[in-house]
Amino acid sequence: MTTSPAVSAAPAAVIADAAAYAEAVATASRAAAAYYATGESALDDDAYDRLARGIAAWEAAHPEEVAADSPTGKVAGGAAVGDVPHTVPMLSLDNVFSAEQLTAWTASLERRIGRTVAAWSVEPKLDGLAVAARYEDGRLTRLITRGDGTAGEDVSHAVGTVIGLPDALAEPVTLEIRGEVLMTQEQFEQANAARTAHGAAPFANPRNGAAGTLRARDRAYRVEMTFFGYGALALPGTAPGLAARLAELPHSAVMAEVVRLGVHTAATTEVAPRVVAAAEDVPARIEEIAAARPGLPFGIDGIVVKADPAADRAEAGSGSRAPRWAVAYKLPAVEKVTTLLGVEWNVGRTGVIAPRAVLEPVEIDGSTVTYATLHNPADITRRDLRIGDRVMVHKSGDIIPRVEAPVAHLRTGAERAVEFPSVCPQCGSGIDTSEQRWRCERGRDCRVVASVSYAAGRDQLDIEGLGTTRVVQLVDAGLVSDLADLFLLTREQLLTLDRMGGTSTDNLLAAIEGAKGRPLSRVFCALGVRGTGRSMSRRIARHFADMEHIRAADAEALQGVEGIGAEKARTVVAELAGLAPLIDRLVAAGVNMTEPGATPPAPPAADGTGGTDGGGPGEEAREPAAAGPLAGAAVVVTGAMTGALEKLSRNQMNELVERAGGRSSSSVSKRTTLLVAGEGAGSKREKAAQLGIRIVTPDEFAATVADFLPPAS
Ligand SMILES: NC(=O)c1ccc[n+]([C@@H]2O[C@H](COP(=O)([O-])OP(=O)(O)OC[C@H]3O[C@@H](n4cnc5c(N)ncnc54)[C@H](O)[C@@H]3O)[C@@H](O)[C@H]2O)c1
Ligand SMILES: [Zn+2]
Repeated sequence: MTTSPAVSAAPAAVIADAAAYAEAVATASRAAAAYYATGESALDDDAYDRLARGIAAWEAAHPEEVAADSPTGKVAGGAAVGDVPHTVPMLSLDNVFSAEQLTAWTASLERRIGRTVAAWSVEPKLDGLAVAARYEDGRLTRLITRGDGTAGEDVSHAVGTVIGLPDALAEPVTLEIRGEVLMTQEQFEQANAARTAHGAAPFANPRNGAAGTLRARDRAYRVEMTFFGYGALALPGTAPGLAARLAELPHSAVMAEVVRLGVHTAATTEVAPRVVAAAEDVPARIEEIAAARPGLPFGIDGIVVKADPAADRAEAGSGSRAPRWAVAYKLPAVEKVTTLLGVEWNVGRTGVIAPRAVLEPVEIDGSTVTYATLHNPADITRRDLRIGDRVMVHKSGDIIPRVEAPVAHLRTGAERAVEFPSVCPQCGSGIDTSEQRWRCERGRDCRVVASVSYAAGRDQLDIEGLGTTRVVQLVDAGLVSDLADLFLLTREQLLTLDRMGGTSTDNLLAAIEGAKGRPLSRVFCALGVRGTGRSMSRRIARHFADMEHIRAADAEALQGVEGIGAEKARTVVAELAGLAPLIDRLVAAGVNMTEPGATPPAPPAADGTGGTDGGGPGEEAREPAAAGPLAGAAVVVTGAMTGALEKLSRNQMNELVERAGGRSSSSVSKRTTLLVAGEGAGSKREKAAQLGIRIVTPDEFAATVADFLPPAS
């Protein structure tokens, strides 16, 4: 059997005693009641499932003390009601969480019926609400919710807003079609836009949207939903013929009839129900559906596996909460509730100013989410998002996490409006707000201003007198459109600018001239290669020693640099290819492209061929174990530097550490081997002392690394 996708049951909440149990039951019942009525539960599904599992675990250990209102073993946790009886109970589904549990389940079903199930239907578990649609003589007459499983609520008023449930079937049959009503992502966005436009609170996610919409009557606006059929059965009064024979057909054949009658199902989607012949073949299809999940335009929360033959289903029968012939293979939750801490505004390469949500970190599907996309400013308004809101965050597979909506009923009144920028946060220009996506009026030049200002910054080329205002001036005058242009500026050109006299011009030209001699680590950093900041630039520069070697490196060679994995290596290679013309021009302008004190790595020995003469630079060079007085040391610098180190910025200190063969870090941990503590050193010194880490003064340190100090200027 193949491995299954990563799925895990939510760990159970820990319930210590009877009082905690009673409280857990009350909390779960309240949440479930809200969840099934309006979709407005205070808990996200993960939190609810943890609670429910805790309750079940406690009950297993205390079978005598199970509360009458416990959600365990009941359809909808016993929280939903209804007054329209179902002819056949509308049940929930039992869950499995791993391929092993699934195998155990299929085996137990086959044992129960005493034979091998010859066909299994593997289907998406649609994340909406169960609905029964009754058709009489081909006409849609009634829509009923699942309710408590034996009776549901009449929601026929929703007929006409549910796409996929035709008013009239292709044939005048009398039957009931069961399926899920949900909102696609698009319908959800439309619903929230309509709601906020009418002053109503947005829905937190598509499922809540469907729950809230299905029950609502007399809304001033129209909100659409989608139906996906997954079953059909005869009704009393069904005439002999097709409908009467449904119970004798394999499940897959029933569904073919449902499609033929004109009802929408998942058959037309990428995750179409598929019949496989043996239980061993089920996991492969499960994996396919799970893999397709992030790209689907609607939500699924698992995969349903059903015995297909009618006789097998009849023989297996049903329990009070779930059928025995079907099971839900649960997928991990992709939505969690967290707090919106703030909104950042970032400017893209083309000048698009995009908001990004800063979140209280939350773990979703195995990774921690701290930021989420908010496509454009209108997105914030449309969702009525406020700082401090509890928000529903969605993250699935590789897609970028997004904020679905605020959980509006959890508002306290302390939430604040999101502030929109009035000028470009990157270059201070005006903002063009005429379209949904805001843009800096400077367009692509905004990027130029930002990248040249960054390159000129203190920790990069350190060009004095070249702040953002000056860069804006140069760009607007058409004198600079990239970093290399700086080195071509002439005295005459600079003198034409406002507020540029002879002295400032000469100073700026001298500063630019001086920048040509910066070490490669800083030049590389100045290029602004995506994914490489200051310390990564230093490591790359020290590893390769010169730009030629960096440019010659493929993704594999780049992975020789500590901290560069396969993905980052590919990014750097691609970025450098894009930057090639700029780098060529920098070289032509005379900008230094070597790292002082570093030696280039030896070319890799071609496996088996050549290299018979042995010797050569050998192992050492290939594995550039840093040499120098700090070789192998992990150094943290804190407090004010004095003496020979007084003038060095923190970045320059880090450069010094790395030139001398050490690794610099900003925080003290067990892995730290040396702390350079200057005056005013505080908690880092304490922590280092506690951990027994060697602590030295700036003077002691300066003596150790004397040979590596930058020449005093
Ligand atoms: N957040 C909360 O407060 C809260 C409260 C209660 C329940 N819940 C959530 O609801 C879930 C339990 O709800 P449930 O008991 O309705 O079970 P369920 O929704 O997990 O599974 C059963 C349902 O799956 C649906 N389904 C979807 N696709 C199907 C298909 N192809 N074939 C057959 N059925 C299909 C049917 O409607 C069926 O009733 C839990 O995951 C829980 O997290 C959340
Ligand atoms: Zn700008």
